[in-house]
Amino acid sequence: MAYQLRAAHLYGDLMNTYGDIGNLLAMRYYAKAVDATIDIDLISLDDAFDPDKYDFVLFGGGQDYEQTIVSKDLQTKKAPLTAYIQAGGPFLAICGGFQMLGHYYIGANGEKIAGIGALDHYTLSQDNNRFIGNITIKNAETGQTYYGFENHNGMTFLGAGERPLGEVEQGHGNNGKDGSEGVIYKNTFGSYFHGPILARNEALAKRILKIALQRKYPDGDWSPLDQLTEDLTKNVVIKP
Ligand SMILES: NC(=O)CC[C@H](N)C(=O)O
Repeated sequence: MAYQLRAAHLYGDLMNTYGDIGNLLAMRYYAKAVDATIDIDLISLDDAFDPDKYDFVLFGGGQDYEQTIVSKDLQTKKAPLTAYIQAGGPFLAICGGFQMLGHYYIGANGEKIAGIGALDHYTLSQDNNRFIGNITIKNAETGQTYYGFENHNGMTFLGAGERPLGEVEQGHGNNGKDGSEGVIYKNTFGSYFHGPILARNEALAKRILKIALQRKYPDGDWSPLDQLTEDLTKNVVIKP
C-alpha cells in the first residue's frame, strides 16, 4: 500500500457500544480506494497516548459504569489528547466519548463524571428519561444529511468555539432543546450517532478520511475517493 495511517482506538475494550469500532472499519474500507491502510492501536487503561504517533483517534460510547472507570484514567491522558486536538488531529468521539471530551457528564444516578475539558461542552442528566431512536441531521457547511441511531441519558450543551455537526431534522440530538447534534471543533467531530456513523454515512467517512490523509501526505491524490460511487448504506427515513 502506498499510504499508511495509524489510528488509536481509545478505550475500545470499554467504550464500544453498538460496535463503534465499525467507524474504523468503514474508514479502512474507503482508504483501500486510495491505496491506503489504517493500522489500529487499542489505547486503554494505563496505556500512554502519544499525540505525534496518530493520524486518527476514535473514542466510542459507553455505559455510565464504564465511563466512571474511563474518567479516572482519562485524566492521565488529558495533556496529550488536548495537544492532539489543538494541533488539528482528526478525532471522532461518539456518545460517551463525545461527552468526556467536554468538561463533565452527570450520570443517570446523579454522579458527576469528569471529562477532560479539551472541548468546551458539558452534559447534564435527564430525569428518568433517555433519548432513543432514529435520528437525521443536516450539516450546514456541506448540506449533507447524516443518519444514525441515538440512545443517551445525557443532554449536552455546546460551548464557545464549538459548532454542531448538524441541525436535527428528526430525533433529539445533543439536548432535545436547541436543535443541535454533535460537535465540530478544529478536526474533532463528536456525535451521539451510533450505527456506526461512518458506516452509515459515506460522505462523512470520506470527509474525515481525507482530512487524515491530507494531513500526513499533503501531495497525495485523493480523487479516487470522489469517484467511488458505491453507496454502502442506502439510508431511508421512515417517519414514526
Ligand atoms: N450510548 C452512550 O454512549 C451513552 C452515553 C451515556 N452513558 C449516556 O447515557 O448518556
